[in-house]
Amino acid sequence: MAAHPLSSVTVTATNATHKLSILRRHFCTQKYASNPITHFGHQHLLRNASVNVDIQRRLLVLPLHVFTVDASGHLLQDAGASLLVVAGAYALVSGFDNLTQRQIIEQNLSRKLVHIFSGLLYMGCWPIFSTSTEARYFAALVPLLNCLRLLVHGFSLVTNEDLIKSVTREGKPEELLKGPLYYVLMLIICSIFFWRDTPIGVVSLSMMCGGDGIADIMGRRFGTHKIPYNKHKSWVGSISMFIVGFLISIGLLYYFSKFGYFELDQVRTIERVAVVAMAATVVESLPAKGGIDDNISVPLVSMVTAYLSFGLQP
Ligand SMILES: Nc1ccn([C@@H]2O[C@H](COP(=O)(O)OP(=O)(O)OP(=O)(O)O)[C@@H](O)[C@H]2O)c(=O)n1
Ligand SMILES: C/C(=C\CO)CCC[C@H](C)CCC[C@H](C)CCCC(C)C
Repeated sequence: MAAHPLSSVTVTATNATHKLSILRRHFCTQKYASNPITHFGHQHLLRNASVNVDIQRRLLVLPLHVFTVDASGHLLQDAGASLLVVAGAYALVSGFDNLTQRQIIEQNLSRKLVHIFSGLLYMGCWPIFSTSTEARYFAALVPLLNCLRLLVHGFSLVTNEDLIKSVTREGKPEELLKGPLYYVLMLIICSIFFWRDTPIGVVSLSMMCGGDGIADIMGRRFGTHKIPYNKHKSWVGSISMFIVGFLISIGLLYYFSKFGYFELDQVRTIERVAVVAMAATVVESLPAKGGIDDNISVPLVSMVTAYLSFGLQP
């Protein structure tokens, strides 16, 4: 039979009362028992002590246990949320592998769709985590587990064709140790340092997932006009990145503000997000960037620009 939720409160409150009665006994015998003058005071203090016990129990002990019940509630909620998101991540990767196997979509499109949807859906799940300070760590467990999964498969300690087919370009396990690994590392960093109460992580991940992802999809299909300083990238790709990254950022900021995580001034937010989207787009369009992957350069530049324009408190 399930225990009554308040039973733990009662037990701990009884323990606290017991501890207070020991303190009361100690207080009476040690300090006042041998002094006849203070003995009167002792009775008085004893009476006061029992009143204090009651007040303490009401003011301190009970809220303390409400906190204990809250903490275990948060723990359960966060553990459940992590499990749900882990299952979601597994389903997403398997789902795209299935579509690739059945040749409904080609491998590169699958990789880019996983790139777009995994991070955006991951952020979309942040509100199901509790309001506790540890919630962000529970959320970060999901990309952390995926990070370990990428390491294990990337070093070919275990072979999983599903994962390789849905997230790599050429089907080589070592590819998992580049773009996909940097990607999940950025999800971890943003979850821990820029959780849902600041726009910085939301905007940076929107640019990495939505913006950079769409640049590839649109650029490969319609990118005939190349950027003057980079013959591998096109105007269509970069303009799509700016527009889609901007719109997804605004959409997610609106979503998080509806949950009350922050309040934003509309006009200033639009201006600031436009600045971040522009900085991320320019960095993505640069040639090679000394071998730095877009999954590192785009979110890092977005984080710095968002930090400078939003600050830590929006
Ligand atoms: N601004 C952009 C970005 C990308 N592309 C198109 O998308 C392709 C892939 O771009 P990108 O993702 O930067 O290339 P890689 O680094 O090779 O791939 P990935 O980062 O996905 O591993 C480019 O060759 C180009 O056709 C584009 O036209 N314009
Ligand atoms: C192909 C990728 C990057 C290359 O540019 C992305 C790889 C992503 C993963 C291996 C899976 C990551 C899953 C997320 C951490 C959680 C998604 C949860 C959600 C509910 C679907």
